[in-house]
Amino acid sequence: MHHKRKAIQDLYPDELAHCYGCGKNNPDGHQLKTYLMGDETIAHFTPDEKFTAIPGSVYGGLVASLLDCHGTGSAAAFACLAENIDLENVAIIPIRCVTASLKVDFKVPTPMGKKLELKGKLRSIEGRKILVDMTLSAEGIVCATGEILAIKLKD
Ligand SMILES: CCCCCCCCCCCC(=O)SCCNC(=O)CCNC(=O)[C@H](O)C(C)(C)COP(=O)(O)OP(=O)(O)OC[C@H]1O[C@@H](n2cnc3c(N)ncnc32)[C@H](O)[C@@H]1OP(=O)(O)O
Repeated sequence: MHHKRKAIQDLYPDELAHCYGCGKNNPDGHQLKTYLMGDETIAHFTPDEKFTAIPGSVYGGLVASLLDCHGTGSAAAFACLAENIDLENVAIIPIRCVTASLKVDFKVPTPMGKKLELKGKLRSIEGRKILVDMTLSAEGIVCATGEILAIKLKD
């Protein structure tokens, strides 16, 4: 579906690619990969049993971690879109964002072992502040929603 494009996190420079949630250079991490698709972002992750909360459902900290990294990746992608930076033609993404605030609402238990789908939509960009709304779904059911304030780093 989106195999031709590079993931946003794969456009982070090597020295900034150790994030536990999404760094391509962290072999022990989740290596989440966020893709820009039109004006939305998407990522997938299938948790295994070690991320169990109540048997059969996924630990909320993992849900938050996935939303965190999908959120910062999405924010960087949306900021590039807003500045007409074509992500198809860059080796390193020129805008980087970190999380200032993350809100997670857990709607229903996230089922273990299913392929989870994360989606992101830009709400606003105001100076260095980028707000992104997210959902995390399993089999079409929204299990959690997330709202991130990501801050564009200077330099
Ligand atoms: C390394 C490359 C990685 C690039 C690749 C990274 C990959 C993965 C990242 C994964 C995601 C993470 O887990 S990141 C790790 C978790 N996050 C962190 O450790 C960040 C720790 N916090 C910070 O370093 C700092 O607080 C920053 C950078 C977020 C902001 O500091 P600053 O640069 O001095 O900017 P500051 O003026 O304070 O804030 C800018 C604007 O945002 C507002 N603001 C700031 N925080 C908040 C807040 N919690 N809630 C509401 N609003 C806030 C301010 O009022 C201001 O608004 P106004 O007055 O302008 O209106």
